Formats: sequence, structure tokens, C-alpha cells
Amino acid sequence: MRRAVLLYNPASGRRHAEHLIAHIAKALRNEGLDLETIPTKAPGTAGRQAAEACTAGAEIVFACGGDGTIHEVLQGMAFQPQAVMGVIPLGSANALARHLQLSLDPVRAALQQLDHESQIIPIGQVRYQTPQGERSRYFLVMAGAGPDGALVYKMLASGKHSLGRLSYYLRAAHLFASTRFSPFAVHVTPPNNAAPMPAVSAMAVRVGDLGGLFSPLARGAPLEDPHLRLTLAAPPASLSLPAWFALSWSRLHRWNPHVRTLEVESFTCGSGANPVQVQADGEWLGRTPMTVSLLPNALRLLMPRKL
Ligand SMILES: Nc1ncnc2c1ncn2[C@@H]1O[C@H](COP(=O)(O)OP(=O)(O)OP(=O)(O)O)[C@@H](O)[C@H]1O
Repeated sequence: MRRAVLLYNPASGRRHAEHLIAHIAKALRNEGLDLETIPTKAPGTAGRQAAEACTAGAEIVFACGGDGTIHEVLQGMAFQPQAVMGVIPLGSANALARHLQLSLDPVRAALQQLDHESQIIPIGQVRYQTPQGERSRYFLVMAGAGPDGALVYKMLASGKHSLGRLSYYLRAAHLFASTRFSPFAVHVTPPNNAAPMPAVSAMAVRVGDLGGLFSPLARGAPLEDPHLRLTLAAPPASLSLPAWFALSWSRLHRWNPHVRTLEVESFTCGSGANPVQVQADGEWLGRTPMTVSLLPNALRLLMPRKL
């Protein structure tokens, strides 16, 4: 019997988590898994709890929550060759679950993955600054500096979990319209002719679709791709951000002279005149300078079988 752990965030989503978790667990046990359900203890504990589950012999660790919970579980699942990570969506964006072609019904998503195969993929690593010094984090969906970091920072400060989707978009629109985003220099590896490049936004996206209103803004490289797909918006932000939104939504993004997409191995965003906010997988991390790279063969993930 395969040993599995379902690590869930009791604060995710608006549903009655405990009731739902019991349903998911019953469905997985009926399929023959020896499953233990464990709630995350508090913000920031899921990585350690996932690593402990692996050490205790779990072969599958299901990360059950939104992209933020999956991000935290990832911190403990990276470089655990004996265990594979599964994903059960309970959030509102669920960008990774959508990318993995999972049902947004959590019970169905759990069962679907029993037919998926364990693939070893690279993971992103972002290094950033905090008042306590440099820190680093792994990421799966995206990492960025600029307006996305500022938005996540603002949502954190205002308690985003109490917000509905519409309210979230209104706050984003207000932030983008009212903030003067400082430019910073971006160095890429391998170096290109234009390095360093000035930017007001630098984002590496690793899923095809970010979901919701931000869906058309950036198309990521596949998770198994050994390169980062970097999207840069040039200064001034007052020109490039409205052009980015307008041309993306009207599907004319390829004609946008202010936004460019590059395939890179890594990139560094300098601090510029003012350090800017850094986020990964929708979690606020700190400030620039920031370096983003890919670590090969870092995670075993349940993924749809290749055709
Ligand atoms: N037990 C807990 N109690 C409170 N907060 C927690 C707990 N465990 C994790 N968290 C926090 O919950 C957040 C993640 O929430 P969630 O999984 O719903 O992701 P999300 O990205 O906010 O989802 P959404 O797609 O809805 O935006 C993280 O900031 C994490 O630190």
C-alpha cells in the first residue's frame, strides 16, 4: 500500500475545509492509499511539515490549498528523491492546478492524479533581500519584481483573504494607476547585446496561463523547460503598463514595443534608485536586488502522462 500524506491549509478557500478534506481522504483511501491528513500549523510551517512527512516515509505528499500553500509545501519537497508531490486545489486562482490540467473539484483532482506519472522537473530559485540579509526561496508558478511584487505586498498589508475577486482587481487597478514604479537594471545569462536592460517589471512565468484578468499578460514556458521565460516591461511605467494590459487583452501583445520576452538561464534585477518589491507564486518575499535561476532535477511532481 502506498503511503501518502495530505497536507492541507485549513485557512485556504471559503469552503468548510475539514469536511472537504474528509471527503478527499475517503476517496483516496478507497483507491488503496494509506493516507494521513495533516493541517498546516501556521503560515510558513508547511515546508517543514512536508519534509518531515518525507523523512517519515511518505511516498506521495499532496499539497492541498491555493498556490500559496503549494509554494510553501514546495520548500520542503525540493530535492526529496524518494517522494512525489501532488496538488489539490482549494484556492481561487489555482494557476498550478490549471496548468496540470486538474479538475478544480478537489476530490476529482485528487483521484485524477492517481493516473498521473511522477516526473522530475526543474524548480525556480529566487534570491532576494530582507532587513535580515539575503534569503532564497524555491518557486513553481512565477517570480517577479515590480508591479506584481507591489500588488502582493499591498494585498498582504490589507489582508487579501478577506477580499473577493472584484475587490482584488479594483485594488490592483488603483495601485497600477497611482504608483510611480521605479526603473531597475536587468542582467540576463547568457548575456544578450542589450544587457543591462532597464525595466519597471521583470517576471518569470512557468505556467501557460496565470488565470483571471491577468491571464493574457504572460505565457510561461512549460514546467519541464530548462529555461526561464522572462517578460520585461520597459520604463516609463506610465506608458508600458497600460500598453501591456491593453494590447494583451486585445491579443495584440506581439506588437507591443514596450514589453519583451526572452528565454534565459537566469537574470538579476538590480536595486536601481529604489529597491522594488519581490514576489514568488503570489507570496511577498522582500525587495531587490533579486536573482532568479532554475535548479535542474529538483522536484518529483505528479503530472499528466505525456501523449
Ligand atoms: N494553518 C494556517 N493558518 C493560517 N494561514 C496559513 C496556514 N497555513 C498556511 N497559511 C498561509 O496561507 C497562505 C496561502 O493561502 P492559500 O493556500 O489559500 O494560497 P493563495 O495563493 O492565497 O490562494 P488564492 O489562489 O486563493 O489566492 C500563505 O500565506 C500561508 O502562509
